[in-house]
Order: sequence, then C-alpha cells, then structure tokens
Amino acid sequence: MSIIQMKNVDLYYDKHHALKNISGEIKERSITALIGPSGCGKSTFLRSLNRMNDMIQGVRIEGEILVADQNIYHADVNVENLRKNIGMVFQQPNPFPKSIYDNVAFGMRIHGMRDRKELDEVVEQSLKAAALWDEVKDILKKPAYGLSGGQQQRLCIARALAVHPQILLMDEPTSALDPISTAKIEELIGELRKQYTIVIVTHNMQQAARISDDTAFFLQGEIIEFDTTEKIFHAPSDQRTEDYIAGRFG
Ligand SMILES: Nc1ncnc2c1ncn2[C@@H]1O[C@H](COP(=O)(O)OP(=O)(O)OP(=O)(O)O)[C@@H](O)[C@H]1O
Repeated sequence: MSIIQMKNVDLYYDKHHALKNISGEIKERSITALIGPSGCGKSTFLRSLNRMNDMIQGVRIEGEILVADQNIYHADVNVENLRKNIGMVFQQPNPFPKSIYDNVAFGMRIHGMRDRKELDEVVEQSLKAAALWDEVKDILKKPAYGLSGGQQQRLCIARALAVHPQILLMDEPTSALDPISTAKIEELIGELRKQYTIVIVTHNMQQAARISDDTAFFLQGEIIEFDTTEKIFHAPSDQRTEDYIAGRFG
C-alpha cells in the first residue's frame, strides 16, 4: 500500500526549475532509494516530502504530495506535526550540544512531555530501536559530542524515532561514516523497515542495491525511472538508467 503519492510536482528555486513533473508512489513500510548524479534534485525532492523547502526563500511548488491521503501543502496542514510524522536524518550527524539523554528527549519535551518515567521509557525504547542502547546506557548524561560519528548518527536516528514518526527521510546518512559504522546503519535501516517507511538519498549504488525495495532514478530534475530495485539494477527500461547504473556518467 502506498503512503506517499506525488502528483505532477514541480519545484522552482526562483526561476530554476529543480523538480519537473514528479509523479509516483512510495510504499508503506518499505525502503525507497533516490539515486542520480549530483544536482539532479534528490535532496530537493526529499525535502519536499516534509516541507523542509519551505524554509528556503524563493521556493515555489506546484502539484500535490499526499501523505496518508492528505495534501501536505494544503493551507490547513500543521507543519510542525507534519515534521513530527516525517522525521529527517542528514548527511552529517547533527546532535545538539546536550547530553545523550537530552538529545533523544528533545522532541518529546517540545511536544510537552514532562513525566520523567515516561521520558525515560521513550528514551530507552528509541535508543534500543536505533541499536545504540547497549553502547550508551551507562553514559546517558554524557555529552553527545563524545560519541563517534557512527554513534552520533544512530543517536540522530533515535532522536527522530522518539516522537513516533511514520516516515523517515535520510539524506546520505552514511556518506560521512567509515565502513563499519556504515554497515551498522544499513543493518539498522533494514530493521526499521519493519515499522517505518524510509526514503533514502544515496550516492552509493551498492548501498541502494543492498538495502532498498524500490529505487527512483533522477536526472536533471526528472524521475527517469521508478521501479523495484531489482528491476532498476538488473533490467532497467530506460537507456539512461542503464548507463548511470553501469557508471557511464555521473
Ligand atoms: N537552496 C537552494 N537555492 C537555489 N538552488 C538550489 C538550492 N538547493 C538546491 N538548488 C539547486 O537545485 C538543483 C537540485 O539540487 P539538489 O541539492 O536537490 O540535488 P541533489 O541531487 O541532491 O545533489 P547532490 O547529490 O549533489 O546532493 C541543483 O541545480 C541545485 O543547484
């Protein structure tokens, strides 16, 4: 079943036409990889799914993006709640200059949760879900900056999970990490798929092939091909997809 539907989406940065007539569906509880050469619009598209582009001046978007059948660009939409439901993880781990505990509890506190026991529980659950609990359970009050890059990224995932989103957007979440941390995050993403819908931008084709169910290939603001990862990597329909997968450009 699809949880996100894009209908003829166009996005402009002032006059620059960055997304062109994007349509398609993202399936619930699946991993969708966005691939394509630098500057083709992957991050712009990802950000359009939780309205992060709203913060950029001069952005104009046309068409519709439905999440659970609701047009997220409708005037009635509460953007804060939308971003609670659709969390985001970035390329560079970006914990706050706070303790490990306070990083994970941050979103819940913003949404008014004060009960210590409840907070403790959600912090523990979120850190467990992000496969970090065993490494940090005895140092929860220590600064998040003391963690390794890979641990910080899992902490950012825990922080996103703590407010119970349905969808997680990940913008090259492993590109700043070493291979061992990358493998851990990939394994974690595979686990999270059971409960969450994940959309991930990656420059790493092996990663897209390894972890995703579906893949969208972007080129110059368009989706050239969007299909099962199996099909995209083994029997693409479009010559440009085939050339890109084969490393002939990009
Ligand atoms: N804030 C912005 N203001 C103006 N133009 C932008 C902005 N962000 C991106 N663009 C332009 O929109 C196009 C798509 O950029 P985007 O970052 O979405 O591509 P990308 O595929 O994610 O690239 P990369 O793989 O290098 O991260 C590019 O031409 C880029 O220069």
